[in-house]
Amino acid sequence: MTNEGWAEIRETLRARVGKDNYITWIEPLKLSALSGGVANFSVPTTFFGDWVKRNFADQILHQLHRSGAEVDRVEFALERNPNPAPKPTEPARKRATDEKEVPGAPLDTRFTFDSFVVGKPNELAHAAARRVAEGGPVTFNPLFLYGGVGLGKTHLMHAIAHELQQRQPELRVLYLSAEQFMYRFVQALRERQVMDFKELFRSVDVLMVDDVQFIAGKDSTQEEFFHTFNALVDQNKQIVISADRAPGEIKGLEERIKSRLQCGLVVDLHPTDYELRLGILQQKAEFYHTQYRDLVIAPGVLEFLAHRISTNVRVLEGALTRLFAFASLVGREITLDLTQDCLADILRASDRKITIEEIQRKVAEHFNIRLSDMIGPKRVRTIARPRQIAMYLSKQLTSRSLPDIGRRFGGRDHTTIMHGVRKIEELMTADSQLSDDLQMLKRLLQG
Ligand SMILES: Nc1ncnc2c1ncn2[C@@H]1O[C@H](COP(=O)(O)OP(=O)(O)OP(=O)(O)O)[C@@H](O)[C@H]1O
Repeated sequence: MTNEGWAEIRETLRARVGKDNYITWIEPLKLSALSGGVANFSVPTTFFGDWVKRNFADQILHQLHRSGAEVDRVEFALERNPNPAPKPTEPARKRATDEKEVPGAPLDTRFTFDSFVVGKPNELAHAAARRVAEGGPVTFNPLFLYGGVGLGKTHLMHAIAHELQQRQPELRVLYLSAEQFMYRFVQALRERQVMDFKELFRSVDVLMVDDVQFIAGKDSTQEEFFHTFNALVDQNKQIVISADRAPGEIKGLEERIKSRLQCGLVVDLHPTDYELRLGILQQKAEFYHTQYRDLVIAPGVLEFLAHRISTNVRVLEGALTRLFAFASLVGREITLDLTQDCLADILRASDRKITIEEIQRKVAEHFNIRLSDMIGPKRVRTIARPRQIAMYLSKQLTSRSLPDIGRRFGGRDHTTIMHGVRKIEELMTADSQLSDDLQMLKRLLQG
Protein backbone atom coordinates (compact mmCIF):
# COMPACT_ATOMS: atom_id res chain seq x y z
CA MET A 1 0.00 0.00 0.00
CA THR A 2 1.22 3.47 -0.85
CA ASN A 3 0.95 6.58 1.24
CA GLU A 4 -1.88 7.65 -1.12
CA GLY A 5 -3.76 4.49 -0.21
CA TRP A 6 -3.19 5.33 3.42
CA ALA A 7 -4.42 8.87 2.78
CA GLU A 8 -7.78 7.44 1.70
CA ILE A 9 -8.06 5.26 4.76
CA ARG A 10 -7.18 8.24 6.90
CA GLU A 11 -10.21 10.06 5.54
CA THR A 12 -12.46 7.25 6.73
CA LEU A 13 -10.82 7.46 10.12
CA ARG A 14 -11.54 11.16 10.29
CA ALA A 15 -15.26 10.42 10.53
CA ARG A 16 -14.70 7.75 13.18
CA VAL A 17 -12.36 9.51 15.58
CA GLY A 18 -13.66 13.07 15.24
CA LYS A 19 -11.98 16.10 13.80
CA ASP A 20 -9.84 17.08 16.76
CA ASN A 21 -8.45 13.59 17.31
CA TYR A 22 -7.89 13.26 13.63
CA ILE A 23 -5.85 16.43 13.33
CA THR A 24 -3.84 15.72 16.44
CA TRP A 25 -3.19 12.01 16.17
CA ILE A 26 -4.01 10.53 12.78
CA GLU A 27 -3.01 13.13 10.24
CA PRO A 28 0.68 13.22 11.33
CA LEU A 29 1.07 9.42 10.93
CA LYS A 30 3.13 8.27 7.97
CA LEU A 31 2.92 4.75 6.65
CA SER A 32 6.56 3.71 6.34
CA ALA A 33 6.18 0.02 5.44
CA LEU A 34 3.61 -2.71 5.13
CA SER A 35 5.02 -6.20 4.96
CA GLY A 36 4.82 -9.55 6.71
CA GLY A 37 1.41 -8.64 8.09
CA VAL A 38 2.73 -5.59 9.92
CA ALA A 39 1.89 -1.99 9.08
CA ASN A 40 4.67 0.29 10.28
CA PHE A 41 3.94 3.92 10.90
CA SER A 42 6.47 6.58 11.69
CA VAL A 43 5.63 9.01 14.43
CA PRO A 44 7.29 12.24 15.57
CA THR A 45 7.80 11.20 19.22
CA THR A 46 7.64 8.08 21.37
CA PHE A 47 4.89 9.63 23.39
CA PHE A 48 2.92 10.22 20.25
CA GLY A 49 3.34 6.59 19.17
CA ASP A 50 2.30 5.25 22.58
CA TRP A 51 -0.78 7.38 22.63
CA VAL A 52 -1.90 6.41 19.14
CA LYS A 53 -1.24 2.74 19.87
CA ARG A 54 -3.28 2.86 23.03
CA ASN A 55 -6.18 4.81 21.65
CA PHE A 56 -6.45 4.29 17.92
CA ALA A 57 -4.53 1.16 16.92
CA ASP A 58 -7.69 -1.00 16.78
CA GLN A 59 -9.54 1.41 14.56
CA ILE A 60 -6.55 1.84 12.26
CA LEU A 61 -6.19 -1.93 11.95
CA HIS A 62 -9.88 -2.31 11.27
CA GLN A 63 -9.84 0.25 8.48
CA LEU A 64 -6.71 -1.30 6.94
CA HIS A 65 -8.55 -4.64 6.89
CA ARG A 66 -11.57 -3.11 5.29
CA SER A 67 -9.43 -1.67 2.52
CA GLY A 68 -8.18 -5.19 1.76
CA ALA A 69 -4.69 -4.87 3.24
CA GLU A 70 -3.22 -8.07 4.66
CA VAL A 71 -2.20 -6.93 8.06
CA ASP A 72 -2.49 -8.33 11.58
CA ARG A 73 -0.62 -5.72 13.52
CA VAL A 74 0.22 -2.04 13.51
CA GLU A 75 3.49 -0.69 14.88
CA PHE A 76 4.63 2.84 15.56
CA ALA A 77 8.27 3.82 15.48
CA LEU A 78 10.17 7.09 15.65
CA GLU A 79 10.92 8.72 12.33
CA ARG A 80 14.53 7.88 11.59
CA ASN A 81 15.20 11.04 9.67
CA PRO A 82 12.53 13.38 10.88
CA ASN A 83 11.67 16.01 8.36
CA PRO A 84 8.25 17.12 9.49
CA ALA A 85 6.19 19.62 7.56
CA PRO A 86 6.87 23.04 9.02
CA LYS A 87 4.57 23.59 11.95
CA PRO A 88 4.46 26.74 14.01
CA THR A 89 6.10 24.91 16.88
CA GLU A 90 8.97 24.00 14.57
CA PRO A 91 11.67 26.27 15.98
CA ALA A 92 11.04 24.86 19.42
CA ARG A 93 11.20 21.36 18.02
CA LYS A 94 14.35 22.03 16.03
CA ARG A 95 16.19 23.40 18.97
CA ALA A 96 14.88 20.51 20.91
CA THR A 97 16.83 17.99 18.89
CA ASP A 98 19.91 19.28 20.66
CA GLU A 99 18.14 19.74 23.91
CA LYS A 100 15.00 17.85 24.88
CA GLU A 101 12.00 17.48 22.67
CA VAL A 102 9.09 19.75 23.47
CA PRO A 103 6.10 17.43 23.56
CA GLY A 104 3.40 19.70 22.22
CA ALA A 105 0.34 18.90 20.14
CA PRO A 106 0.35 19.92 16.48
CA LEU A 107 -1.37 23.17 15.64
CA ASP A 108 -4.21 23.49 13.17
CA THR A 109 -2.96 25.77 10.43
CA ARG A 110 -6.50 27.01 9.77
CA PHE A 111 -6.88 28.45 13.25
CA THR A 112 -5.35 31.90 12.79
CA PHE A 113 -6.40 35.41 13.76
CA ASP A 114 -7.20 36.07 10.11
CA SER A 115 -9.81 33.34 10.06
CA PHE A 116 -11.31 34.30 13.42
CA VAL A 117 -14.44 36.41 13.07
CA VAL A 118 -14.82 38.97 15.82
CA GLY A 119 -18.18 40.03 17.23
CA LYS A 120 -19.61 41.28 20.50
CA PRO A 121 -19.63 37.88 22.22
CA ASN A 122 -15.92 37.26 21.70
CA GLU A 123 -14.35 40.69 21.31
CA LEU A 124 -12.75 40.79 24.73
CA ALA A 125 -11.30 37.29 24.44
CA HIS A 126 -10.02 38.14 20.99
CA ALA A 127 -8.42 41.40 22.15
CA ALA A 128 -6.73 39.64 25.07
CA ALA A 129 -5.45 36.88 22.80
CA ARG A 130 -4.08 39.47 20.39
CA ARG A 131 -2.26 41.20 23.19
CA VAL A 132 -0.60 37.98 24.32
CA ALA A 133 0.29 37.19 20.70
CA GLU A 134 2.21 40.45 20.41
CA GLY A 135 4.74 38.81 22.67
CA GLY A 136 5.76 41.98 24.52
CA PRO A 137 6.22 42.18 28.27
CA VAL A 138 3.85 39.85 30.11
CA THR A 139 0.97 42.02 31.27
CA PHE A 140 -1.46 39.43 32.59
CA ASN A 141 -0.57 35.96 33.62
CA PRO A 142 -2.24 33.64 33.02
CA LEU A 143 -4.69 34.52 30.30
CA PHE A 144 -7.65 32.31 31.14
CA LEU A 145 -10.16 31.79 28.32
CA TYR A 146 -13.40 30.01 29.02
CA GLY A 147 -16.70 29.35 27.31
CA GLY A 148 -19.12 26.70 26.12
CA VAL A 149 -18.50 24.02 23.54
CA GLY A 150 -17.30 25.10 20.11
CA LEU A 151 -17.09 28.84 20.74
CA GLY A 152 -13.49 29.29 19.60
CA LYS A 153 -11.21 28.71 22.60
CA THR A 154 -8.93 26.29 20.80
CA HIS A 155 -9.01 28.45 17.70
CA LEU A 156 -7.77 31.47 19.67
CA MET A 157 -5.03 29.50 21.41
CA HIS A 158 -3.69 28.17 18.14
CA ALA A 159 -3.88 31.67 16.67
CA ILE A 160 -1.72 32.97 19.52
CA ALA A 161 0.84 30.24 18.92
CA HIS A 162 0.95 30.88 15.17
CA GLU A 163 1.39 34.59 15.64
CA LEU A 164 4.07 34.29 18.31
CA GLN A 165 5.95 31.84 16.20
CA GLN A 166 5.90 34.21 13.29
CA ARG A 167 7.00 37.22 15.26
CA GLN A 168 9.57 35.48 17.43
CA PRO A 169 10.63 32.16 15.92
CA GLU A 170 13.15 31.61 18.68
CA LEU A 171 10.44 31.33 21.34
CA ARG A 172 9.63 27.90 22.70
CA VAL A 173 5.87 27.84 22.50
CA LEU A 174 4.21 24.76 23.88
CA TYR A 175 0.55 24.02 23.25
CA LEU A 176 -1.10 20.89 24.59
CA SER A 177 -4.32 19.69 26.14
CA ALA A 178 -4.56 19.09 29.88
CA GLU A 179 -5.14 15.44 29.05
CA GLN A 180 -1.79 15.29 27.26
CA PHE A 181 -0.13 17.04 30.15
CA MET A 182 -1.47 14.37 32.46
CA TYR A 183 -0.46 11.58 30.15
CA ARG A 184 3.09 12.90 29.90
CA PHE A 185 3.32 13.25 33.63
CA VAL A 186 2.01 9.76 34.37
CA GLN A 187 4.42 8.35 31.83
CA ALA A 188 7.31 10.23 33.42
CA LEU A 189 6.33 8.84 36.82
CA ARG A 190 6.18 5.33 35.45
CA GLU A 191 9.52 5.65 33.72
CA ARG A 192 11.09 7.44 36.68
CA GLN A 193 11.84 10.49 34.59
CA VAL A 194 10.05 13.09 36.61
CA MET A 195 13.06 15.37 36.74
CA ASP A 196 13.28 15.37 32.96
CA PHE A 197 9.60 16.11 32.78
CA LYS A 198 9.94 19.05 35.15
CA GLU A 199 12.93 20.43 33.34
CA LEU A 200 11.20 20.16 30.01
CA PHE A 201 8.05 21.97 31.04
CA ARG A 202 9.93 24.65 32.90
CA SER A 203 12.09 25.41 29.89
CA VAL A 204 9.33 26.72 27.63
CA ASP A 205 8.72 30.41 27.03
CA VAL A 206 4.98 30.20 26.52
CA LEU A 207 2.82 27.40 27.88
CA MET A 208 -0.72 26.89 26.63
CA VAL A 209 -2.95 24.26 28.20
CA ASP A 210 -6.33 23.56 26.64
CA ASP A 211 -9.37 22.19 28.53
CA VAL A 212 -7.80 22.47 31.97
CA GLN A 213 -11.04 21.25 33.63
CA PHE A 214 -9.78 17.82 32.69
CA ILE A 215 -7.23 17.73 35.51
CA ALA A 216 -9.85 18.52 38.17
CA GLY A 217 -10.03 15.67 40.65
CA LYS A 218 -6.72 14.18 39.47
CA ASP A 219 -4.59 14.90 42.48
CA SER A 220 -1.00 14.28 41.51
CA THR A 221 -1.47 15.85 38.07
CA GLN A 222 -2.97 18.94 39.67
CA GLU A 223 -0.06 19.16 42.02
CA GLU A 224 2.46 18.94 39.20
CA PHE A 225 0.52 21.40 37.09
CA PHE A 226 0.51 23.82 40.00
CA HIS A 227 4.29 23.61 40.38
CA THR A 228 4.91 23.98 36.67
CA PHE A 229 2.55 26.92 36.60
CA ASN A 230 4.26 28.65 39.53
CA ALA A 231 7.74 28.05 38.18
CA LEU A 232 6.83 29.62 34.85
CA VAL A 233 5.03 32.58 36.41
CA ASP A 234 8.07 33.19 38.60
CA GLN A 235 10.23 33.31 35.50
CA ASN A 236 7.76 35.73 33.96
CA LYS A 237 6.83 33.30 31.20
CA GLN A 238 3.41 33.65 29.59
CA ILE A 239 0.75 31.06 30.32
CA VAL A 240 -2.56 30.67 28.48
CA ILE A 241 -5.23 28.36 29.80
CA SER A 242 -8.65 27.39 28.51
CA ALA A 243 -11.58 25.65 30.15
CA ASP A 244 -15.26 25.12 29.66
CA ARG A 245 -16.09 27.26 32.70
CA ALA A 246 -14.65 29.94 34.98
CA PRO A 247 -11.87 28.88 37.38
CA GLY A 248 -14.14 29.24 40.40
CA GLU A 249 -16.71 26.93 38.88
CA ILE A 250 -14.43 24.00 38.09
CA LYS A 251 -15.41 21.24 40.46
CA GLY A 252 -12.62 19.21 41.98
CA LEU A 253 -9.95 21.82 41.36
CA GLU A 254 -7.90 22.75 44.40
CA GLU A 255 -8.58 26.18 45.85
CA ARG A 256 -4.96 27.31 45.55
CA ILE A 257 -5.01 26.45 41.83
CA LYS A 258 -8.31 28.24 41.34
CA SER A 259 -6.94 31.34 42.97
CA ARG A 260 -3.75 31.15 40.90
CA LEU A 261 -5.77 30.85 37.72
CA GLN A 262 -7.78 33.89 38.67
CA CYS A 263 -4.68 36.02 39.17
CA GLY A 264 -4.29 37.06 35.56
CA LEU A 265 -7.03 37.96 33.15
CA VAL A 266 -10.13 35.78 33.03
CA VAL A 267 -12.27 36.30 29.94
CA ASP A 268 -15.20 34.36 28.61
CA LEU A 269 -16.44 33.67 25.14
CA HIS A 270 -20.16 34.25 25.24
CA PRO A 271 -22.64 32.24 23.20
CA THR A 272 -22.76 33.58 19.65
CA ASP A 273 -25.30 36.19 18.59
CA TYR A 274 -26.96 36.50 15.20
CA GLU A 275 -24.43 38.98 13.77
CA LEU A 276 -21.45 36.89 14.73
CA ARG A 277 -23.00 33.74 13.30
CA LEU A 278 -23.76 35.53 10.05
CA GLY A 279 -20.22 36.91 9.90
CA ILE A 280 -18.75 33.43 10.39
CA LEU A 281 -21.06 31.96 7.74
CA GLN A 282 -20.13 34.68 5.26
CA GLN A 283 -16.46 34.08 5.81
CA LYS A 284 -16.80 30.31 5.41
CA ALA A 285 -19.02 30.71 2.34
CA GLU A 286 -16.37 32.87 0.71
CA PHE A 287 -13.83 30.19 1.40
CA TYR A 288 -16.08 27.50 -0.11
CA HIS A 289 -16.54 29.62 -3.20
CA THR A 290 -12.86 29.21 -3.90
CA GLN A 291 -13.36 25.44 -3.88
CA TYR A 292 -16.75 25.19 -5.58
CA ARG A 293 -16.52 28.04 -8.05
CA ASP A 294 -19.72 27.28 -9.96
CA LEU A 295 -21.97 27.11 -6.97
CA VAL A 296 -24.51 29.86 -6.48
CA ILE A 297 -25.95 30.61 -3.09
CA ALA A 298 -29.36 32.29 -3.10
CA PRO A 299 -29.90 35.49 -1.11
CA GLY A 300 -31.23 34.87 2.36
CA VAL A 301 -29.76 31.39 2.85
CA LEU A 302 -26.94 32.47 5.17
CA GLU A 303 -29.30 34.73 7.12
CA PHE A 304 -31.71 31.82 7.48
CA LEU A 305 -28.97 29.57 8.86
CA ALA A 306 -27.68 32.24 11.25
CA HIS A 307 -31.22 32.58 12.63
CA ARG A 308 -31.99 28.92 12.91
CA ILE A 309 -28.73 27.35 14.09
CA SER A 310 -27.76 28.96 17.33
CA THR A 311 -26.04 26.07 19.10
CA ASN A 312 -22.35 26.46 18.44
CA VAL A 313 -19.93 27.37 15.71
CA ARG A 314 -18.91 23.79 15.08
CA VAL A 315 -22.49 22.86 14.19
CA LEU A 316 -22.79 25.94 12.02
CA GLU A 317 -19.62 25.04 10.13
CA GLY A 318 -20.72 21.45 9.73
CA ALA A 319 -24.03 22.58 8.27
CA LEU A 320 -22.36 24.76 5.69
CA THR A 321 -19.85 22.09 4.72
CA ARG A 322 -22.62 19.62 4.15
CA LEU A 323 -24.68 22.13 2.20
CA PHE A 324 -21.86 22.95 -0.22
CA ALA A 325 -20.86 19.32 -0.66
CA PHE A 326 -24.45 18.32 -1.33
CA ALA A 327 -25.17 21.17 -3.73
CA SER A 328 -22.01 20.45 -5.68
CA LEU A 329 -22.94 16.77 -5.96
CA VAL A 330 -26.40 17.45 -7.30
CA GLY A 331 -25.17 20.48 -9.26
CA ARG A 332 -27.89 22.82 -8.04
CA GLU A 333 -28.07 26.34 -6.71
CA ILE A 334 -28.19 26.55 -2.92
CA THR A 335 -31.73 27.75 -2.36
CA LEU A 336 -33.76 27.89 0.83
CA ASP A 337 -35.62 24.75 -0.21
CA LEU A 338 -32.45 22.82 -0.82
CA THR A 339 -31.08 24.06 2.50
CA GLN A 340 -34.15 22.87 4.38
CA ASP A 341 -34.03 19.45 2.73
CA CYS A 342 -30.34 18.93 3.13
CA LEU A 343 -30.12 20.14 6.73
CA ALA A 344 -33.47 18.91 8.04
CA ASP A 345 -31.93 16.98 10.93
CA ILE A 346 -29.66 19.81 12.06
CA LEU A 347 -32.48 22.32 11.83
CA ARG A 348 -34.81 20.09 13.82
CA ALA A 349 -32.19 19.56 16.50
CA SER A 350 -31.56 23.26 16.95
CA ASP A 351 -35.31 23.95 17.05
CA ARG A 352 -35.59 22.02 20.24
CA LYS A 353 -34.38 24.76 22.52
CA ILE A 354 -35.18 24.10 26.11
CA THR A 355 -36.27 27.06 28.22
CA ILE A 356 -35.85 27.56 31.94
CA GLU A 357 -39.63 27.90 32.30
CA GLU A 358 -40.11 24.48 30.71
CA ILE A 359 -37.57 22.98 33.08
CA GLN A 360 -39.29 24.53 36.09
CA ARG A 361 -42.66 23.22 34.93
CA LYS A 362 -41.46 19.67 34.34
CA VAL A 363 -39.56 19.50 37.62
CA ALA A 364 -42.53 20.88 39.56
CA GLU A 365 -44.82 18.28 37.97
CA HIS A 366 -42.39 15.50 38.66
CA PHE A 367 -42.08 16.34 42.35
CA ASN A 368 -45.67 17.33 42.70
CA ILE A 369 -45.06 20.86 43.92
CA ARG A 370 -46.53 24.15 42.73
CA LEU A 371 -44.81 25.98 39.91
CA SER A 372 -44.87 29.14 41.99
CA ASP A 373 -42.72 27.40 44.61
CA MET A 374 -39.91 27.25 42.09
CA ILE A 375 -39.48 30.97 42.29
CA GLY A 376 -40.88 31.49 45.80
CA PRO A 377 -38.92 31.79 49.06
CA LYS A 378 -39.87 28.51 50.83
CA ARG A 379 -36.87 26.67 52.21
CA VAL A 380 -38.31 23.34 53.32
CA ARG A 381 -36.37 20.48 51.78
CA THR A 382 -39.38 19.10 49.81
CA ILE A 383 -39.40 22.33 47.85
CA ALA A 384 -35.81 23.50 48.04
CA ARG A 385 -34.40 20.27 46.59
CA PRO A 386 -36.59 20.21 43.46
CA ARG A 387 -35.77 23.88 43.01
CA GLN A 388 -32.05 23.06 43.10
CA ILE A 389 -32.64 20.28 40.61
CA ALA A 390 -34.31 22.76 38.28
CA MET A 391 -31.35 25.13 38.73
CA TYR A 392 -28.95 22.32 37.90
CA LEU A 393 -30.90 21.34 34.78
CA SER A 394 -31.12 24.97 33.68
CA LYS A 395 -27.34 25.20 33.84
CA GLN A 396 -26.90 21.91 32.02
CA LEU A 397 -29.51 22.18 29.32
CA THR A 398 -29.59 25.85 28.44
CA SER A 399 -26.87 28.32 27.55
CA ARG A 400 -28.10 30.84 30.13
CA SER A 401 -25.55 32.37 32.48
CA LEU A 402 -25.83 31.95 36.24
CA PRO A 403 -27.09 35.52 36.82
CA ASP A 404 -29.66 34.96 34.09
CA ILE A 405 -30.85 31.75 35.70
CA GLY A 406 -30.95 33.54 39.04
CA ARG A 407 -33.30 36.16 37.62
CA ARG A 408 -35.66 33.44 36.45
CA PHE A 409 -35.70 31.84 39.87
CA GLY A 410 -37.35 34.78 41.56
CA GLY A 411 -34.39 37.15 41.35
CA ARG A 412 -31.97 34.95 43.27
CA ASP A 413 -28.28 35.80 43.32
CA HIS A 414 -25.97 33.87 40.98
CA THR A 415 -24.08 32.44 43.97
CA THR A 416 -27.32 30.81 45.15
CA ILE A 417 -27.69 29.17 41.75
CA MET A 418 -24.07 28.04 41.82
CA HIS A 419 -24.61 26.57 45.28
CA GLY A 420 -27.74 24.74 44.06
CA VAL A 421 -25.93 23.34 41.03
CA ARG A 422 -23.01 22.16 43.16
CA LYS A 423 -25.29 20.61 45.74
CA ILE A 424 -26.96 18.47 43.09
CA GLU A 425 -23.63 17.54 41.53
CA GLU A 426 -22.44 16.36 44.93
CA LEU A 427 -25.59 14.46 45.79
CA MET A 428 -26.06 12.73 42.48
CA THR A 429 -22.92 10.62 42.79
CA ALA A 430 -24.12 9.04 46.05
CA ASP A 431 -27.89 9.16 45.63
CA SER A 432 -29.06 6.80 42.92
CA GLN A 433 -32.69 7.86 43.25
CA LEU A 434 -31.69 11.44 42.54
CA SER A 435 -29.57 10.47 39.58
CA ASP A 436 -32.49 8.40 38.18
CA ASP A 437 -34.80 11.38 38.60
CA LEU A 438 -32.32 13.57 36.76
CA GLN A 439 -31.95 11.10 33.90
CA MET A 440 -35.68 10.85 33.51
CA LEU A 441 -36.21 14.61 33.60
CA LYS A 442 -33.48 15.12 31.04
CA ARG A 443 -35.06 12.58 28.74
CA LEU A 444 -38.46 14.22 29.12
CA LEU A 445 -37.06 17.65 28.39
CA GLN A 446 -34.85 16.67 25.49
CA GLY A 447 -37.61 14.46 24.09
N1 LIG B 1 -15.24 33.53 15.88
C1 LIG B 1 -14.96 32.50 15.08
N2 LIG B 1 -14.60 32.73 13.79
C2 LIG B 1 -14.34 31.69 12.96
N3 LIG B 1 -14.41 30.40 13.31
C3 LIG B 1 -14.76 30.12 14.57
C4 LIG B 1 -15.06 31.14 15.52
N4 LIG B 1 -15.40 30.56 16.69
C5 LIG B 1 -15.29 29.24 16.50
N5 LIG B 1 -14.92 28.96 15.24
C6 LIG B 1 -14.72 27.63 14.64
O1 LIG B 1 -15.58 26.71 15.31
C7 LIG B 1 -14.95 25.47 15.51
C8 LIG B 1 -14.91 25.14 16.99
O2 LIG B 1 -14.03 26.03 17.63
P1 LIG B 1 -12.98 25.57 18.75
O3 LIG B 1 -12.51 24.18 18.47
O4 LIG B 1 -11.96 26.63 18.91
O5 LIG B 1 -13.96 25.55 19.99
P2 LIG B 1 -13.67 25.31 21.53
O6 LIG B 1 -14.23 26.50 22.23
O7 LIG B 1 -12.24 24.99 21.76
O8 LIG B 1 -14.60 24.05 21.80
P3 LIG B 1 -14.44 22.80 22.76
O9 LIG B 1 -14.94 23.24 24.08
O10 LIG B 1 -15.34 21.80 22.12
O11 LIG B 1 -13.01 22.39 22.76
C9 LIG B 1 -13.56 25.59 14.91
O12 LIG B 1 -13.56 25.05 13.61
C10 LIG B 1 -13.32 27.10 14.84
O13 LIG B 1 -12.49 27.47 13.77
